[in-house]
Amino acid sequence: MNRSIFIALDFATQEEAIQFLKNNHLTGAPVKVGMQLFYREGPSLIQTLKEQGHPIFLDLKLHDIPNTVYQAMKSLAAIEVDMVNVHASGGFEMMKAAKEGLNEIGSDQSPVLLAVTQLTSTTQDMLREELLINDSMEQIVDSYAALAQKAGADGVVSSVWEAQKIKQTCGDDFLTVTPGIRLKGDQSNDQKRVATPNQASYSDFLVMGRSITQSENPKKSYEQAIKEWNDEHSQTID
Ligand SMILES: O=C(O)c1cc(=O)[nH]c(=O)n1[C@@H]1O[C@H](COP(=O)(O)O)[C@@H](O)[C@H]1O
Repeated sequence: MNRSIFIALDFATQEEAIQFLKNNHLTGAPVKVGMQLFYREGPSLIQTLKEQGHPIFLDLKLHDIPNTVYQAMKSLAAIEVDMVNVHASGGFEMMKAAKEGLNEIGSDQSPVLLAVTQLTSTTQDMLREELLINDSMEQIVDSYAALAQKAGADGVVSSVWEAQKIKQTCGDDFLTVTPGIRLKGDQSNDQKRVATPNQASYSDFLVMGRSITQSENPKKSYEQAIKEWNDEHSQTID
């Protein structure tokens, strides 16, 4: 899969999601399906999106005991999406079990496994005061990424601000997928570690929801994000 921006389809129903894609001429664009939509519509929605040619990131953020995650990943692998994720805080054995579950269908076809390091809605203060973790955000994200890689994950989800360090630690081939993206001037809402597309030079994939889905002109916002991101990328590799 080429570097691309996944549109977060955070809609209530399949009908709304499909209408959104159709009305805005976004049929075929990479999409992320999260809990809200998948819990309601299930695998049949995935089938519909696949038939329309969309690369799919199924974002269910699994976090449970290793055996449960192993069995759940076997079920998800059968749906044949492109990427799935777990919470890295589930630990090494859980991430390893996730990979084994996905590989049951044959490792060539199995979806990319990502591990969420720290949610982009989490701040340094929350780590210290609520989760009782005193290390810096960058240290935690970096060491969770290294653990995820050791367990067999193909990449991690983090904010843009940790992606460079992840690449240094885990290598260029280890994928960095970054949500918390906003176009200039857009509200950050519940997101805390936010960035614009042109700040995302170390990301392999961006995830963008509301800056596109709530935009007055979603197609234009999507294209603007791609352009800003590509311009930045071409500057860094020149
Ligand atoms: O795994 C994710 O996709 C994810 C991880 C994370 O740390 N932060 C995060 O925002 N996400 C998802 O990315 C999307 C971001 O949506 P917007 O804030 O509307 O752009 C949502 O669907 C979140 O569930």
